[in-house]
Amino acid sequence: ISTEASAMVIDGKSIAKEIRHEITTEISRMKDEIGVIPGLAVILVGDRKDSATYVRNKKKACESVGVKSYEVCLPEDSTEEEVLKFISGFNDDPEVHGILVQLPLPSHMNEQNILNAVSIEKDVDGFHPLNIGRLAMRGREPLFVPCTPKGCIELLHRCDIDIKGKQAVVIGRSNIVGMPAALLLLREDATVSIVHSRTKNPEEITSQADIIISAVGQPNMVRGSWIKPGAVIIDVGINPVEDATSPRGYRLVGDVCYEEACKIASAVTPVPGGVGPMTIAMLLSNTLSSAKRMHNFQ
Ligand SMILES: Nc1nc(=O)c2c([nH]1)NC[C@@H]1CN(c3ccc(C(=O)N[C@@H](CCC(=O)O)C(=O)O)cc3)C=[N+]21
Repeated sequence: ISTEASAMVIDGKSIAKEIRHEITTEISRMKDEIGVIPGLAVILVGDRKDSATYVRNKKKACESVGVKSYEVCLPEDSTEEEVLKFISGFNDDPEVHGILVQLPLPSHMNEQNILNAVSIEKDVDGFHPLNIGRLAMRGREPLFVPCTPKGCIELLHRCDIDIKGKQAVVIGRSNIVGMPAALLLLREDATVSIVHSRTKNPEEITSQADIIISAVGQPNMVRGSWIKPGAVIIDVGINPVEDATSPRGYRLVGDVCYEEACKIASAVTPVPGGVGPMTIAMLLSNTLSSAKRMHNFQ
């Protein structure tokens, strides 16, 4: 019998399933009452294997809740103009309520130009600078919140974990996860620190946190010594590491050393099965809200 404390495992997979169930109900109610079916357009450029997998998962998730998905796959050597042309077509298409351009884009394309072209009313990724700007301002409301950070906060809410007044540390400052995650925690009245690659004493700062959200992409970077006993850990990292015993030849691990975290934290998200499924659930949720907003449906 072990006397070591053991963290609650936050089951993102089952919470995401519950959310998809709620979305399914709402979509069928909308279809029955006003005959509208939410539509999501996904644009994939190039043939990165991980991106293709994510896009396939998104399509499956759309089907499971009744969102109509529109998919465009363009070759790696497409021009920016070609991508912009599809975005403009989807911007004008009344059956499309959400547009997602899968990132990363090929290096010869200007990501900013492309993301700015997505109509803010259809920016279900929440990456448009106007959405991020509103997220950062008190008293303003973005039309959409980026899916991964929104999924992290939703996990905390659905597990009844208080955020208000807590010390939160976000590790990583990317535009798509770290920065918006910090902004969301601030909106939830946490005291927020951001630890990044130039931080002098990351371990010392992180070990004071009641809530840790890690989004850096370094396998097992956050060790047990970085974790305050009883802290809650949301691990956004999805890092492939070689594993000859796994059928694919690799397996996915988070940024946080899971075995060590389980002994010290009070709750921890696994990888896979933690934040990943929530990201897709939030994308569906954003697409539904977009359709509701466009058709004035409560
Ligand atoms: N415009 C854009 N929007 C995104 O939201 C976006 C993107 N680009 N580019 C890539 C990242 C990554 N991402 C994930 C989505 C789902 C899982 C997911 O469902 N993971 C599962 C399974 C992972 C597996 O087994 O392969 C899990 O963690 O349990 C992971 C990662 C969305 N992203």
